[in-house]
Amino acid sequence: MISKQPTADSLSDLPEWAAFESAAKNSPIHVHSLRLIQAAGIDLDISGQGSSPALVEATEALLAARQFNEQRERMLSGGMANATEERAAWHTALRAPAPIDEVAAERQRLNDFVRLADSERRWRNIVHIGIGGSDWGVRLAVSAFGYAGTWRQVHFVANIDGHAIQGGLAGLDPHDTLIVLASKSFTTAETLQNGQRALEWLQASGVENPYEQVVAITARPDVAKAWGVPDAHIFKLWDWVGGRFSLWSAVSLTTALAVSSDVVAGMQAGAAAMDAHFAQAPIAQNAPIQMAIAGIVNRSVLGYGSLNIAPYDFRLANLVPYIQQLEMESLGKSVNLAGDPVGVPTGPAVWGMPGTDAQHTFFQWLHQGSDGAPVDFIVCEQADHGWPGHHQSLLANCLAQREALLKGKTYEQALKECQESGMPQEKAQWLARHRVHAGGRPSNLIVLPRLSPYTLGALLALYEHKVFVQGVVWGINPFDQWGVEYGKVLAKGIAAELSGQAAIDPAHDASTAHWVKEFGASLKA
Ligand SMILES: O=P(O)(O)OC[C@H]1O[C@](O)(CO)[C@@H](O)[C@@H]1O
Repeated sequence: MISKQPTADSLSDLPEWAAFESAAKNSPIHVHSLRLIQAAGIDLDISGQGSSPALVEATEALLAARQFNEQRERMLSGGMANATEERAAWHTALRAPAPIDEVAAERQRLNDFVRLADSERRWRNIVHIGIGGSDWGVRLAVSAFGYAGTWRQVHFVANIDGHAIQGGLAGLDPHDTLIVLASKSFTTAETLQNGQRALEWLQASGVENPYEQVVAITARPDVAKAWGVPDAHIFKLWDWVGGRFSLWSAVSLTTALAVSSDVVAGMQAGAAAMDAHFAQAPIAQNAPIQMAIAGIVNRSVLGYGSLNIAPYDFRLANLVPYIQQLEMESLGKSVNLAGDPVGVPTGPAVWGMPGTDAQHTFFQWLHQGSDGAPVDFIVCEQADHGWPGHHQSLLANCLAQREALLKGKTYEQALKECQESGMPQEKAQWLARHRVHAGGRPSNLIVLPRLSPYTLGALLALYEHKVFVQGVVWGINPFDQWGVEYGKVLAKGIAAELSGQAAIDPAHDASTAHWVKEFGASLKA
């Protein structure tokens, strides 16, 4: 284990940052050269990002100044990568081909549970209750591989809004329903309240032993047990697994029940292959590093405030919120490890939608809006349906949108188009100005040969490691989330005020105080 703490200097104070910034400003996108990186079966095309020999050199110097190798080694070997919470961030251990004993034992227990349930054809319905990292990854895997239906019906319930659990339980046969409670902390209000409703639903429907129909996945088995979950139904994860990385733990029980343990194993294998690539590939050929560096150039040097995720694959719709949590919960921070301002803009807002829907929703803004945003296009070379024409159109749209963003359209081109359509010269000159497209908007193209558990696992690990590299360069801890914790504490206080258990805090701002009174009264009415 490496104990030395990383450098605490603000990024903007480093001479290596000044050199990087200047190189990045002078690194155009070269539309005539192809820059391709292969990693764990995935092609990453970074031709749509600026490049230059000076930027390559400055990147190496910057990573060295940030003790990148040491920090990567610390994270991958289970050292204390999460300093503000004093723990490791060792999600890579969960997908290691030869895992440590306790991980292997828990995997075995999970597989046995699934095998038994499958052989008995039990649990036709699964209600997966969890939120954030205890939800998005599983939703993504189930929708990616169960998009055409599964013999088990899976309902996801995350939101504390009572309509969510109401909808999640509606129409299910309580005698053949398994409730999966996924919560690392087993203190999350959403999950505990929804879990309680599910338990009451089982009790009210007269099932013989409601607790036998509940499974918990948590780092606090003691709390789950006190809640009533039987020992044999508690699967463990560890303190050293961050919530947003817990997809790789027993949280994937629902994935295994819905789309098979093979999917879980395949995803783990793909992620492990990306881990090996990240650990070994040289900087210039290292996919997560190159994606991270392009992201830092776009955010901290070129000033793009957001990053658009455009999966050209209907099955990957849930990739957008998954990456949103991963990037924004990890990098939505402004101080470095020493507690000082980073000095440059950090993590962008992440948003998106699958193409081609996205083209009819917000791509106009990406093409001609005043701000624009870098785009990650993600597409599979082969489809798994039987209509090649659909796939041809999907691929064409993906490439066309990207090329338009990259190359743009000059006034001269637009004018020629207008003239050729036969309109009067004056109108052509006017309309051409509306048709100009600046181009030069950065993008990545990530190509999966096809959507398999292996390639999806590799894709998720690619983003995880990219986020880690950005945390290292910006000097921030990507593994904590103190802002979210603050909101949770305030919500607890306000809930007590609304119920009348606590007096209204005079320190509230006027608006909050008004609405606490108003809502408190209407809740009592
Ligand atoms: O798994 P838990 O402990 O219920 O937490 C759920 C989620 O809440 C957060 O703490 C904050 O959103 C996430 O990091 C986590 O994935």
